[in-house]
Amino acid sequence: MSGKGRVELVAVHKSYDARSAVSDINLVIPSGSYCCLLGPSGCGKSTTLRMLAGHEQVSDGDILMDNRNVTDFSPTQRGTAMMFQNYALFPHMSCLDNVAFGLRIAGMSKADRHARARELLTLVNMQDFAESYPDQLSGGQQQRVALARALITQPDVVLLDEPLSALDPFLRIRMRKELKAIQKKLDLTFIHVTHSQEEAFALADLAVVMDGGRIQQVGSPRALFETPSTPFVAQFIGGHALMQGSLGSRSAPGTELIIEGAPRGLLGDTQLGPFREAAAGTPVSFSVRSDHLDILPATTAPAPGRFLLPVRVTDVEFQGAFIYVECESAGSVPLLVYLPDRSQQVPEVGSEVCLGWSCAHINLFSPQHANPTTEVQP
Ligand SMILES: Nc1ncnc2c1ncn2[C@@H]1O[C@H](COP(=O)(O)OP(=O)(O)OP(=O)(O)O)[C@@H](O)[C@H]1O
Repeated sequence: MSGKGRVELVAVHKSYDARSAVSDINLVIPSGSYCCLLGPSGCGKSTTLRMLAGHEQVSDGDILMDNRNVTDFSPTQRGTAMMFQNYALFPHMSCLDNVAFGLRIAGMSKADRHARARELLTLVNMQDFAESYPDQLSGGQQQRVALARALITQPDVVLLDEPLSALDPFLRIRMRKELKAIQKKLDLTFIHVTHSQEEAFALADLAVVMDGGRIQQVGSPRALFETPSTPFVAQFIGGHALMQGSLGSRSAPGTELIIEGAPRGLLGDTQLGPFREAAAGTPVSFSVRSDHLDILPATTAPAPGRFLLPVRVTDVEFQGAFIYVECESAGSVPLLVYLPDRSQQVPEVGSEVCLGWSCAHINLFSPQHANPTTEVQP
């Protein structure tokens, strides 16, 4: 482990004129981690990346790198390198000169910088294209050269702004594997901006979901998927059904959860979290993973430890490994169910069925999100 490349943002704020673009960002990115900043268009992820790079001034707060306060440092003083969406290769320079460029600026001799550039072209498997020009390369090849160019100054932190978005879907998947492999091999910190949940899940050790200039949730992709902390996060990462209810009476085995039109179920104290002491009648909102919902006959009898919600099937969509079944409950909230394609029980559109799920699969949102109004518009 190099031990370098720890990044910390402390109460970082950015406004353009009077409009706030990023607010109150507090985040620690451990050295050697692959961090993805994820969120819909305009959520402030590129502004955050540009502030880390030093291409944008911070309005308030501090940026620390390896405990140095770099807030007022120039981009070259920070130990970061940036890789842009369009790769920004110089069209009139060969790949070798493009990669060596950062060392030319630093004043290194031609022989030395070319030797180092060849090493990096080999690292990204582009050694045979040293004399080619950018317009002779495919998108994926240009991206590899851009990565080599970013790495040549031996940064501790590599900043990547939508690096895969210009590639076709097949190449995108291949290149993301290569990015991750190089990041692990060199043990550098990568901070990668994307609006794709799939990309962030595939790459990130640490995923940061942003909305409206603020961090909504930070965690491993698995933690985000298992326990999204807000309705926005659950909707943005997808694959969750969102519901509302209220708490009922409390007894020894647990507290009742009341959902309109459904038999009551019980929640244990661990699941209740901040709602442990809440009074009967308190509204709650929660998510259940779409692949944890079962479609059952309308006549299914209630059983302890399970919720049953009568719904009507409004749409059925074939999606390969999964079939998406959209349902509507009495509260007319659309609920998405993922049925494995091998499932024998694909319902008809218009049929009345029950959704069933285990009480243990309920993920309550924190109290300030009990009445969600968030609509995700990626
Ligand atoms: N130079 C600027 N001047 C004024 N406002 C800006 C500037 N750059 C960004 N903004 C505003 O700041 C907010 C955040 O923008 P930012 O580019 O960081 O979002 P983003 O999440 O990266 O979006 P996208 O995915 O579309 O690139 C937006 O409301 C945007 O209009």
